Amino acid sequence: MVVLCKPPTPEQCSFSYVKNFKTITTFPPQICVVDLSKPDAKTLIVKACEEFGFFKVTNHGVPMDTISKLESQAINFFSLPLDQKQKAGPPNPFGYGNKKIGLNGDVGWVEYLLLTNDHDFNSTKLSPAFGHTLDNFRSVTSDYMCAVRRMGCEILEMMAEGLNIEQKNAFSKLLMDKESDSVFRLNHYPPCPSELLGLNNKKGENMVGFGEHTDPQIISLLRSNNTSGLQICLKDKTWISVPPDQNSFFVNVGDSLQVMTNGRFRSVRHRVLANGFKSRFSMIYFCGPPLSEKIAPLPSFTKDKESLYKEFTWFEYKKSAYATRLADDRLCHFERI
Ligand SMILES: C=C1C[C@]23C[C@@]1(O)CC[C@H]2[C@@]12CC[C@H](O)[C@@](C)(C(=O)O1)[C@H]2[C@@H]3C(=O)O
Ligand SMILES: O=C(O)CCC(=O)C(=O)O
Ligand SMILES: [Fe+2]
Repeated sequence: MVVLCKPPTPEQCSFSYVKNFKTITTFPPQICVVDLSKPDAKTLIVKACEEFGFFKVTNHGVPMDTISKLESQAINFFSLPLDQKQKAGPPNPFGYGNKKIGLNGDVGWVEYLLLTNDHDFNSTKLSPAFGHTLDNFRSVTSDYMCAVRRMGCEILEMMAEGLNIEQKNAFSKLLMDKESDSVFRLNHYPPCPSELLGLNNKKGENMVGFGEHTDPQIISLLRSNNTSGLQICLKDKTWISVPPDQNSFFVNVGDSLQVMTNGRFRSVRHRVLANGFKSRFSMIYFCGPPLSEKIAPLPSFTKDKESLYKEFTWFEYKKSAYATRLADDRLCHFERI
């Protein structure tokens, strides 16, 4: 197939690139795989959250049909002409976004749709883009979110059990709460024109799809198609590529869980590199607590170790996080000195 590409515009030139010499791809991959149906799942989850803040989940219980229906809706949406998609934007934070991520100057080789709650579907923003398919989109999104939230609760309960926390629902209750401030994101990373990728490969650099960051919430539940790009940062600061697996979910520990476990679990730094050939589609459910929820280390984590963090509400953290750039350390403002 011949790909015709235009010269980069000034806007494209301001994309970020990363040096990839520090990236290692190990075989077999170092990623922890947790089969949720196995009795050792709790122990493995705890180990993975301590070491990586990241793991892959199989036997997750989210029906493949539910996933495929949403994926086709996403593909249809992202295939629309740009001006039609832009009617669903700008992301404030709900809505369609293209290249610009957040409000503070981050740019990536990505377009996305952010959904914050059910009311988003009643807004006049989505109907010009989705037209008569909006009801179907709402219904497949809602089925997907329900199934993924259920899996999220199961994982959070296993975490609490694995950590020997008395209250099995210590984490999951935040997600079950009807006020839970969760966010849902559909990302599309189009194939990056060879002109942009090639230029930089010579220098051993890669175009960034979604810049490095940690997720602010409790956990994030990520599913993608079979296109690579996702990388995680290890404790020793090396980056490893996560082999894609469209039949599994990936779980990221977010900043809030790092705080609730008083630093025992680490929120994982991750990023997505652009791909020269294939589109990457990902759907991520960010499990957030209610806005008024006080976030602080749970008592069982402060028996033998002083609290590393000041108490804050999720509203306070979110407000502060949204004023930062993607790569910033957002937790440092809440550390006890
Ligand atoms: C640059 C930003 C985008 C982001 C808000 C922020 O100011 C810093 C955190 C970013 C992040 C990362 C995880 C999720 O994708 C996200 C929706 C979130 O909750 O925090 C994004 C925010 C965004 O894209 O609006
Ligand atoms: O698209 C992906 O695979 C990851 C994106 C991500 O980390 C995010 O949206 O926060
Ligand atoms: Fe993320």
